[in-house]
Amino acid sequence: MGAVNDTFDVLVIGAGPAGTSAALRAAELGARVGVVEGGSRTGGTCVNTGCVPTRVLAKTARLMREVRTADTYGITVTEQAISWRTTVARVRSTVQRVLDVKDEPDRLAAAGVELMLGHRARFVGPHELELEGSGRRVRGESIILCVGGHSRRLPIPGAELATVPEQVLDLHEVPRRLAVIGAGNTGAQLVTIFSAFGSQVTLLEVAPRILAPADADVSAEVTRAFTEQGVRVVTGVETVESLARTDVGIALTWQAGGEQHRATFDVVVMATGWPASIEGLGLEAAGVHAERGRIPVDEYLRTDVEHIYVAGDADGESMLVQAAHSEAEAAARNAVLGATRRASHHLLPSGGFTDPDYAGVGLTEDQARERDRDCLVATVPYASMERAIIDDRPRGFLKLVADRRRELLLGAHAVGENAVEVIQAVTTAMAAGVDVATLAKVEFAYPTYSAVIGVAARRLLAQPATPEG
Ligand SMILES: Cc1cc2nc3c(=O)[nH]c(=O)nc-3n(C[C@H](O)[C@H](O)[C@H](O)COP(=O)(O)OP(=O)(O)OC[C@H]3O[C@@H](n4cnc5c(N)ncnc54)[C@H](O)[C@@H]3O)c2cc1C
Ligand SMILES: NC(=O)c1ccc[n+]([C@@H]2O[C@H](COP(=O)([O-])OP(=O)(O)OC[C@H]3O[C@@H](n4cnc5c(N)ncnc54)[C@H](O)[C@@H]3O)[C@@H](O)[C@H]2O)c1
Repeated sequence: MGAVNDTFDVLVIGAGPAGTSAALRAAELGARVGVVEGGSRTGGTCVNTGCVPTRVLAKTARLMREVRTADTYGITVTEQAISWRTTVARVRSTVQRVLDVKDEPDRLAAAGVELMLGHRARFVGPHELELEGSGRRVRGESIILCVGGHSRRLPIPGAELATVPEQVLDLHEVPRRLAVIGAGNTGAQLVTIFSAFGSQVTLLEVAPRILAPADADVSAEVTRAFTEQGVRVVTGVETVESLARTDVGIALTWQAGGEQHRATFDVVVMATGWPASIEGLGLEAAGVHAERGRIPVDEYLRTDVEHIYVAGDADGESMLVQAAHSEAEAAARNAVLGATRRASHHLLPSGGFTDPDYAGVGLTEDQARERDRDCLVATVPYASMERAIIDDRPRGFLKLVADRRRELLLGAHAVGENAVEVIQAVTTAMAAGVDVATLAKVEFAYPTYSAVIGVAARRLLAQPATPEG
């Protein structure tokens, strides 16, 4: 065993959104900080294989849709075929441009943080890590695990034949017949992308509905849209049994409604979950326990070993960039100044770029009614909004959920064009403590999608407040 040859106040493992934020914050607080990243570049899942590539593909899907309807505006477009090779090249060049703009290695260096790229870290003791490849040992007085997660193959026969989301860009062509297993945010977005590119898509989900954590009406509306677009949506699947190579493709077998089903596809994508990347991390050498694909933490983001924290996807809480940033901020502060900052996931807006888009913040209607069945709800269809009519995007709605005195906004959920931006605007109002009456008075530029917020707030106000029970 080599000797520990470098010591840091805070050692961060992983340079995705959580790791970079944690390192910069810890350095700002005066700590000597090192970051170990196993990949050859910073950015993590988000920039390299997740949000950024998916968003470029979503834009491509949107362009495809616009091209297909361009003739209704008098524009003749004859060629509607997609060149997958060009699309992939576009995704890769965009990822590079984002990396260039973020310029994280230079920002870390400027903050005095040592970035150790291209080495996976493995615990060899509670404070010590060994860097794969170099054998270098580093020590951290505090350690923040920002190792993120990765896709999961179902433990079934033939699972190796499946494509996982990180491999989608490696496909040789757009599949003619595609099965997507798992209708979370990843699966749903892949459905829209490949459906727009011309694949015949089947979506299989074990939960009773797609996008299960979303508001039930959001899930229903996206399901309707998928079905109208020709996607076969199968929810309540009992089990996916196997994949097998045949002469004509990959035969996929599943159980639903008490019966066995079988269909053949060119590609089967498994988007069935996102466990923490703890393989080979040597958590046992540090005494940190992991369970069910995550590293549990307390309210201060500490593991069961006091000086070891977790931020980002690896703790299995809200797996979003915005959550990674806020957890990183709290973990860095706690690591440097002592554990006083609680992680808060209050007001975490999120959404996905399907067609139509969907988004939400705060309590769903069902969650709000569980707390108080007399909470108030106003839903405004996009079809009643002029901007949506002008753009011929009438599908969708905004739903606002408020307390029974119609003062506090408890949640907001939307489907439709620009849903994520609309929900962001509501989130800003909620964060500022704006009450429903004030929101109802805000002027919205004409014609905008966000004007739906004012209409929904006025509808909430028009309802009689329910007296306290
Ligand atoms: C397809 C897809 C689309 C998404 N789209 C969105 C979106 O639109 N909006 C949104 O908010 N979120 C989105 N997400 C989620 C988002 O990508 C994650 O929440 C975010 O990347 C989490 O950041 P992180 O830093 O915790 O982990 P990651 O980004 O996964 O970074 C972890 C880093 O740790 C490194 N690492 C792991 N183990 C070790 C080790 N032992 N030693 C050294 N380094 C190690 C990895 O190489 C990686 O660089 C998407 C996810 C996917 C899969
Ligand atoms: N736009 C975004 O913000 C965005 C996009 C992608 C991912 N993410 C985040 O990344 C994380 C991972 O997302 P994800 O969608 O990859 O995973 P997920 O865990 O959110 O969803 C996996 C889905 O697969 C289903 N599933 C599991 N086993 C199955 C089986 N045997 N058969 C059929 N269905 C099965 C689950 O019920 C679930 O709906 C999430 O936290 C997500 O919020 C965010």
